Amino acid sequence: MSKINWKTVKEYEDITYKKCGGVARIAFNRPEVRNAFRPKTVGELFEAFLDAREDPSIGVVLLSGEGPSPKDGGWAFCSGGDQNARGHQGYVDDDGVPRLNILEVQRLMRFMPKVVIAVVPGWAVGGGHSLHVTCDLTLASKEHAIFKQTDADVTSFDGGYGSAYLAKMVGQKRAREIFFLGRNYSAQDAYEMGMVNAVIPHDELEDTAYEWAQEILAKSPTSIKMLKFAFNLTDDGMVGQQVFAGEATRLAYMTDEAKEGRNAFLEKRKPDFKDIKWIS
Ligand SMILES: CC(C)(COP(=O)(O)OP(=O)(O)OC[C@H]1O[C@@H](n2cnc3c(N)ncnc32)[C@H](O)[C@@H]1OP(=O)(O)O)[C@@H](O)C(=O)NCCC(=O)NCCSC(=O)c1cc(O)c2ccccc2c1O
Repeated sequence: MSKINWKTVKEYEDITYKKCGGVARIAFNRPEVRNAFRPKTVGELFEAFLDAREDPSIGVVLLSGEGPSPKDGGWAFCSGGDQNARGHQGYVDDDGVPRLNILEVQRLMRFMPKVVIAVVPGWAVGGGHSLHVTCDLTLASKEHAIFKQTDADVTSFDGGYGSAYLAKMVGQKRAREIFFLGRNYSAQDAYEMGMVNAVIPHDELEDTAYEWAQEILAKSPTSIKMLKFAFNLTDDGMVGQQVFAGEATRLAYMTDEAKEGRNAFLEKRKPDFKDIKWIS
C-alpha cells in the first residue's frame, strides 16, 4: 500500500492526473489495450503536462501507466498509438482530423523546465517506448517491464527522440538492433544498455519514483532546470540554444543592470550602466 497521498487534479477519460508534495503524476488509463493512445488520450496528456509545467509548486512529473488490465492482469506503461484509431494519414478521433500529436507531447516533456520520470510498470512499446526514451529518467518494474520497438512492424518511424536520441543513450549498434529486430528486452536488459536508471521491485515502483522525485526536489530548482536544458542543448540544435538562452535571459532579468535598463526606458531617460562591473 503506497504512503503517497495523491490528490486528483482533474478527472479525464483516458488518463489519470494527480499531484502530491511537489510531484505531478500523469498516467495512461487504458489498461485493456496496454495503455495505447488515441488522439483523445494525447489531448488529455498535453493538457495535464501543460498544467504541470505552469504550476510553480511542481518540480517533477512522473509519467506512468495504470493497471493491471481487467481483462488479463497484464501491466503496461504504453503500447504506442492505438492501431484501431489509425487512419490513412494519422490517428483519427470523432472530429476526423488525422493527428500525430504525440510528438507535441514529446516536445513539451523535453522542453519543460522540470524533471520528467518515466515510471514503467509493464510494456513500453512503439510510441510508448519513444516516450520513455524522451523522459529525463526511467525507472522500471523488475517483474513486468518489457521494452520493445515495433515501429518497423507497423510501418511507423520515430525519427527523432525515439531513435536518434536513443542511439546517443545506448549506442548506435544497440539502437539499430532495438529498431531493426523489434525484440523484447527486460528491465535488467534495458538497465544494462543504459536506457533505464534503476530496476525496482514492482510493488515498490511508485514509492521509489516518488522518493527519487523528493531527492530532486531537495536540490536547487535553478540548477536542475539549467542542467536539464544544458543536457538537451547539444542534441536540440537552435531550439536547444533558444530554450537554454531563454532561462539565461530570465537570470539576467534579475540583475540590477536589467532593472536599470527597464527603469530607464519607463522613465524616458538614457540607461546608466557605469556602476555595473564587468565580471570575468
Ligand atoms: C504491447 C504488446 C506487445 C502486448 O502484448 P500482449 O501479448 O501482452 O497483449 P495483447 O497483444 O494481447 O494486447 C492486449 C490487448 O491490447 C490491445 N492492444 C495492445 N496494443 C495496442 C495498440 N497499440 N493499439 C490497439 N490495441 C492494442 C490488443 O489488441 C489486445 O486487445 P484484445 O481486444 O485482443 O484483448 C502487443 O499488444 C503489441 O505489440 N501491441 C502493438 C504495439 C504497437 O505496434 N504499437 C504501435 C507502434 S507505432 C506508434 O506507436 C508510433 C510510432 C511512431 O514512430 C510515431 C511517430 C510519430 C507519431 C506517432 C507515432 C506512433 O504513434
